[in-house]
Amino acid sequence: MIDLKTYGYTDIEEIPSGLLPGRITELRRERFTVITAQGEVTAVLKGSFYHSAESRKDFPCVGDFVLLRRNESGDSLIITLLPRRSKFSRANYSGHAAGYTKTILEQVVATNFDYVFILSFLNRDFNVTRMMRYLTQARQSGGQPVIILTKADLTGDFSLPLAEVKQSIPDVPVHAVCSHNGLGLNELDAYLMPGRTVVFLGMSGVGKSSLLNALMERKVMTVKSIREDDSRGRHTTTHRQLFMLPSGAMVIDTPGMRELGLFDADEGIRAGFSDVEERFEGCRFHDCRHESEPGCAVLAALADGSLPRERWERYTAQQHENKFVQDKTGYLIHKNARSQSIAMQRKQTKKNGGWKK
Ligand SMILES: Nc1nc2c(ncn2[C@@H]2O[C@H](COP(=O)(O)OP(=O)(O)OP(=O)(O)O)[C@@H](O)[C@H]2O)c(=O)[nH]1
Ligand SMILES: [Zn+2]
Repeated sequence: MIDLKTYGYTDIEEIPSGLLPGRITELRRERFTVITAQGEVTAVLKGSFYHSAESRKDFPCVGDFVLLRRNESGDSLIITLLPRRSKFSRANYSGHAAGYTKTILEQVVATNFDYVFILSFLNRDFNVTRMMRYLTQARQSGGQPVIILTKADLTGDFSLPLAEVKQSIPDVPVHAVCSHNGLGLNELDAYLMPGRTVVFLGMSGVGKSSLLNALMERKVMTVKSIREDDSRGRHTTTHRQLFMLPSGAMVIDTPGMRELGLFDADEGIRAGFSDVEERFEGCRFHDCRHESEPGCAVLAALADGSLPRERWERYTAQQHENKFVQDKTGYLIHKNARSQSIAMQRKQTKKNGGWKK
């Protein structure tokens, strides 16, 4: 027997007979993995979820507590979604792709977490505005925000930037950590208590997989350089999305959660490189690519040294990374839209008595 309370479950008043409570640890296509007192089971949704759900936000996702009817010989059936105490969701445009509805649907990507770790890297493009936006998102989610400054080993003396963050955001705890050498990780023990659940929010490359690996004390995610071009190859070690840490706390890491971290990469670059982008106004052609065009203000500034070459290279490297991030987001959204429009068509086909119109 597994005590579901170790998974953060709190007793509900009455469980209808024949039903078993559980927590969703994984979601692949339309099949769920659910941990219950009787062990792990795979489950699908009861048909009425598809017929009566007001919107996609009523669909169970990773982190949800549910009641299911156990099936010893096949997929169990998820009957009820239990109330959520926190959630992250994102707009989902798949309805448009399927031509199914004109409204933008809310898709829930993680639920029932206690803490939102906002990961940020303290390099020169660090910006408090972006952090504030993550904070707003975190507070709206119902989770408690904690700021984690990553890659402490690369920043040298941390005390000044740390003090700056603490001053601008006095009411949120801040911790500096290094996932490679373990520095500062013990400060996180206070949050990583048995039964507690954490989600990570932060831009691509900030070190989410590395932190998860460090906390898992073993490698569960494949960490790759963010310049790596193959997004499909990532995270191939396991598809599990709710991780039980050795401490007894859990981390939810879903693709949807990762997408939330990408929303303002463009803006982040703009804020960090205004000195570079201001020069574009001096170019003769408004669509100048700053490569070999006549009258290019960037090339002139590089030639006379008023724009240091390293600064320019850093900017173009960031732009390149950002494009990669956007492509990856686009890829994920497209992929979701496709699989969901297939699901919707299937549902429509079912409604039409098994015949496609
Ligand atoms: N020096 C140093 N490098 C780190 C640390 N944590 C992560 N990195 C490096 O930063 C890069 C990105 O790390 P990931 O953990 O893959 O970042 P992520 O946030 O999971 O990225 P996405 O999967 O794109 O969302 C890798 O090259 C890591 O090795 C750290 O504490 N110190
Ligand atoms: Zn130019």
